[in-house]
Amino acid sequence: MLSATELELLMQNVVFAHQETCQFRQENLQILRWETFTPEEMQSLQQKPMDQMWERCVCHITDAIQYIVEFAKRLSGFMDLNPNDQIVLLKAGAMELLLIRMSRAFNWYNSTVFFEGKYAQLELFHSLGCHDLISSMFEFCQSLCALNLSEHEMAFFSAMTLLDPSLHWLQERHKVDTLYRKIHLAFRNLLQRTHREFILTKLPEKEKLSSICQLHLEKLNIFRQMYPSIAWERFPPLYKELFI
Ligand SMILES: CNC(=O)[C@@H]1CCCN1C(=O)c1ccc(Cl)c(COc2cccc3c(C(F)(F)F)cc(C)nc23)c1Cl
Repeated sequence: MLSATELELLMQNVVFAHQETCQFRQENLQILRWETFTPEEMQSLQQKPMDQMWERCVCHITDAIQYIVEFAKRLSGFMDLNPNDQIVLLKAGAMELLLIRMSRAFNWYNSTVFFEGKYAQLELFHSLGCHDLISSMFEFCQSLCALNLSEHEMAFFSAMTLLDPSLHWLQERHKVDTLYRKIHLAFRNLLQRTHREFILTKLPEKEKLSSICQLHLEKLNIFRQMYPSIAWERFPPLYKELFI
């Protein structure tokens, strides 16, 4: 059982871990939210060769994943898990946390997402040749934006998504489960105090997140078959470690 102070300390740990590793500050994303790409800029990005655009995006994603790894490392208890389980959790959770974090940088009003300093429409990513993946990511962001999560709620949702005790291959499942339950308790406590309990039933279910991530892995494999050299030479090592 957790005491009131332990709950408070745990909540602070989760919120600080998120705030210190969220990559883009909320206030900056807000200021820039009406800065969109001009038609000329759109056109030049849409005409980029597929491999160039993929390489650019994978680099941005790899950057973002470094922040997600840092978030995990700061969650109290994560570093006490055995190294195998830490990798298992990050392999399964990195892409999901990317999507959750992407929704913070999504402008639901005009369906644009923060990309290289401005807000981009779906069409900008045309040359990637994976319209279904990108549009399902946009849809996911749209649905998560509708909940209008606070940074505190976003922090808890991210931590709970990462610390998934139901994952296959976990060696010390009970340790992940204990961590998960503590964080879930602290989250419920926060929601009760802020009268936001209803969002627990509205958060996207696990399957939704993992189905998009499955699509991601398929797309990645197609891309690798098309451009085998790039995937190995120029994809950053962390990306290969987690996704290839
Ligand atoms: C707000 N910005 C962001 O969230 C991301 C992470 C931080 C920087 N960033 C972007 O610049 C960004 C924003 C929006 C979009 Cl749609 C993209 C393009 O995303 C992708 C293009 C290609 C493949 C992607 C794949 C695939 F398939 F490789 F696994 C998987 C993910 C998740 N995103 C892909 C990117 Cl890279």
